[in-house]
Amino acid sequence: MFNGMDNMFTVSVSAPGKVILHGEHAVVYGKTALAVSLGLRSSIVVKEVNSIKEPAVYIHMPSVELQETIPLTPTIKALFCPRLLQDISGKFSWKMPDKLDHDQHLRRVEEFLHIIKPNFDVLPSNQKNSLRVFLYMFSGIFGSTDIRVKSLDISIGTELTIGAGTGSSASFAVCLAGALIQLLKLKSHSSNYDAYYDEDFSMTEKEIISEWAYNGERIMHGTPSGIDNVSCTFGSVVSYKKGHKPRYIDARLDLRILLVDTRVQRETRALVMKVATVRQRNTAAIDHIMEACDHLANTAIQVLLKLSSGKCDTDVESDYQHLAELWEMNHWLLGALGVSHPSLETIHAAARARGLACKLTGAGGGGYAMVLIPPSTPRSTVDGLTGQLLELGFRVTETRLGGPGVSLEM
Ligand SMILES: Nc1ncnc2c1ncn2[C@@H]1O[C@H](COP(=O)(O)OP(=O)(O)OP(=O)(O)O)[C@@H](O)[C@H]1O
Ligand SMILES: C[C@@](O)(CCO)CC(=O)[O-]
Repeated sequence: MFNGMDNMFTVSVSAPGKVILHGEHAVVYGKTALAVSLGLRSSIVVKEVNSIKEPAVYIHMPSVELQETIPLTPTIKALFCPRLLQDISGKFSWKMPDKLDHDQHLRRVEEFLHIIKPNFDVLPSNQKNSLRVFLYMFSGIFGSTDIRVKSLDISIGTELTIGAGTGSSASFAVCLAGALIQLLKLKSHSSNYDAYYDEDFSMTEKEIISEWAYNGERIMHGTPSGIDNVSCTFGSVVSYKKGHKPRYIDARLDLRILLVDTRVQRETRALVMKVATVRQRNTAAIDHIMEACDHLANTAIQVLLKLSSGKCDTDVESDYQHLAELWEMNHWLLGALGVSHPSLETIHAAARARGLACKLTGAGGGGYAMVLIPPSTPRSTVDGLTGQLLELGFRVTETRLGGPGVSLEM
């Protein structure tokens, strides 16, 4: 949107969360993991505004209970003109986030936050991370241009549960990078902005958004694999193997699922350790399980590609049956690794009793299960299962897998 009277732009962007379809735990041992975009999304609105006092960025992040006003002039002075990595000569551009001197830029952000917020250290870590990522990206992107920045009002919300393994951090970082880049694009073409207003992100722009989001993930996670930022940027399916770049698979998918939250808290790190301990005593057996998980993930890629090619109903039905088989096998293999949980088994049994496939997703030990709903499933089956799971105290969301990645909202 453009308010011609005041020369003010508004940008709205959304991005999905993600779930792991196959390969959780096995990925730690060098096997293939598949992530798929989730129908639950984060969204951001960035508005240029007239500030009443000094120019500022007004931040509203209700999901982490954060409202903040960041003074603009000191931000520009302290953080703009980010530098390239030491061994590269030239000037940094927002188009090459992988060449930014990440550690140095983050250090400047950290110092600046301590100056404008002397109590920064005592804030909850999710608020600290959200502020770090915002300032890092805002100054990294706008600070490498000579575009005059105005006061901004920024609101970020999400349908995702934060810290539950559904990629809220990547979804947040992708939205932020997408909105800032779109605003930059509009401001740099302000004489001809309507040509750019409703044009969605190009593949090249998505690559850049994903790389900025990866840098954001480094701030929030330390050493992310990169699978989440690629999945939340491009949507659809992403395959990943340790030591390789995540590979986007261009499959047009729309899988219906029930996403079931056990409400059982778990710690990913502890579950990864548990598998490592079992493996120490049973190396060959565990390695065979990991190898089997790898086969399931690779077969799933083929089935998903077949499903996305748009064929007659009988083929679709048999592809769904094949997917269901893969989900079931993967669930039992994860159980054999010792990462299931009584709550996950209750959900699994309820789905099986209605003929539906179910698997835990992510680290296990609680967290989420997913139930696959093929198109031929009667509504009464889905409603019956949902009612039963709700009565048992689980949280149930009917949603979709494989939808679009980062998108402009009109
Ligand atoms: N809507 C949002 N507004 C502001 N910050 C957000 C939002 N969503 C996520 N974040 C940031 O992302 C962090 C959550 O990252 P965390 O890795 O704990 O969870 P996750 O991304 O949901 O899980 P996983 O990475 O295992 O899928 C929060 O602490 C916060 O800093
Ligand atoms: C269990 C695990 O494979 C996925 C957690 O979402 C851990 C990891 O890959 O870091």
